[in-house]
Amino acid sequence: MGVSRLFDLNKDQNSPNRNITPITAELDNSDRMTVGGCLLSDLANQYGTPLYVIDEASIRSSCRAYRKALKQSYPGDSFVLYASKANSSLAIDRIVASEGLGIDVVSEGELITALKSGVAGEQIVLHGNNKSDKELLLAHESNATIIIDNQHDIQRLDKLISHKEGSVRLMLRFTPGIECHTHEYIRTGHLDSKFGFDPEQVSDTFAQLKDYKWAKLVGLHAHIGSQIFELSPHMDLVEVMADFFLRAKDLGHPIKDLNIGGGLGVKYIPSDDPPDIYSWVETVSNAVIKAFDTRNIELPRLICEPGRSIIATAGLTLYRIGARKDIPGGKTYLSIDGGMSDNPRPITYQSTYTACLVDRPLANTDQVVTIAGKHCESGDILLNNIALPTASSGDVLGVFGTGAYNLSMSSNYNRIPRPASVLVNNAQSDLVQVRELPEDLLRYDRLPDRFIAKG
Ligand SMILES: Cc1ncc(COP(=O)(O)O)c(C=O)c1O
Ligand SMILES: N[C@@H](CCCC[NH3+])C(=O)O
Repeated sequence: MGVSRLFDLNKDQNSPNRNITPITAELDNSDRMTVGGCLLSDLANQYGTPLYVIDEASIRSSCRAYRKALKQSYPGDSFVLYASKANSSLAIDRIVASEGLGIDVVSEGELITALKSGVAGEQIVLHGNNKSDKELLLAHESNATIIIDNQHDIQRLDKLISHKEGSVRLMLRFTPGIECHTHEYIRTGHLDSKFGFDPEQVSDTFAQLKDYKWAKLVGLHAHIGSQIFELSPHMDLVEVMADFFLRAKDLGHPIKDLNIGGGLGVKYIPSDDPPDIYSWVETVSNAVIKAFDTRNIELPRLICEPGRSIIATAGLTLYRIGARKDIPGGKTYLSIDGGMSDNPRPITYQSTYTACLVDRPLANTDQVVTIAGKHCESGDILLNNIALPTASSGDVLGVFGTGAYNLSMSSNYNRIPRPASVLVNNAQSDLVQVRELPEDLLRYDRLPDRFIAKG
């Protein structure tokens, strides 16, 4: 039927979002696949499956691409924040921070992780459309910037910190009314989105913020969505943002930061063709330069918040193939030892992936199979109708592009423990998240005393 196309693809070392596999993916002398110098089937044997594998070099390469591209194409100050919702852990926050990125967090958990990984509060921004008092206070105490999303944020902050010394740096998030081609669940720029102030409320909010001595408005924020392949929506976004930036200045806020969010897409399957990081950055930089020149305003500090394009293609998941079902005249199912609990994206967004048998990635593909998860849901299908070499129970399947929004969106559905996560680099592997055990799940259960027989 053919040969796996994974290795036919030109690897773009500078922009990992354009590769399906991590940039260090290679074949050993026996044509088995390695990543970060580690043989994938050895990792499966050593750490068990399912296993998230993350390639450190790919993450670093994406971080460097964003920073280098901004240096090349934008004459003003700039800053890159890693959207840690994509994959938040001590090790990953530490890696991206060591590359000079800040961290975007949306919860107490992500905030604590960033702080504990050693990131300075000044390098963190807190998002959220319903922040708790605890989140707001912790962000304030750690000197993070808070993105105000609605009036609730302003009222809570006034209550919590107006009696304290000093001020808090704020960016105001608004919905820019820009649509983009991506799944409706991950579009955020349209006017009826739950995120941010409506454009009609922005000017009044600028005026209102002048009344609070604790409020220091430093910038504007908008984010239009995720897994975007077009460049024009971000160009349109910059125009809308520049108008509001000017308005804020006219109303007496000396703001400097223009945070255009994240959203650059990645390649999950061979037909995906996202722009590379350099083109994306150059396009938004030129749009900002033009928009600010036209309005005769000093260039802002340009901030972007990529998540997926930093880490999706740095990751893959290893599974072991188990049961096989051949339906006479119909599909062949191969079942794996994970599924929608470790990767909920196919069932949530009908997302597509590429996979191969990691010890035979170049073998002739002679069957079309559907890869089924082990959960009690018919929709728990990770890949539909993919060509593979004949596979046997015990073979290790690698599913690529799972570095973003997999572990971070995982669940314990069917009381299935979360997989371990291992970081690979220069032929070394390090466990960065320990595999959960069924007993771990019981830790949170309580049997009411009255259920326990007395005497
Ligand atoms: C506010 C905000 N910033 C940044 C991101 C990161 O987006 P992406 O992973 O598409 O780069 C998201 C997620 O879509 C987001 O909601
Ligand atoms: N969770 C989404 C991305 C949404 C990002 C958050 N605004 C995905 O897996 O594609």
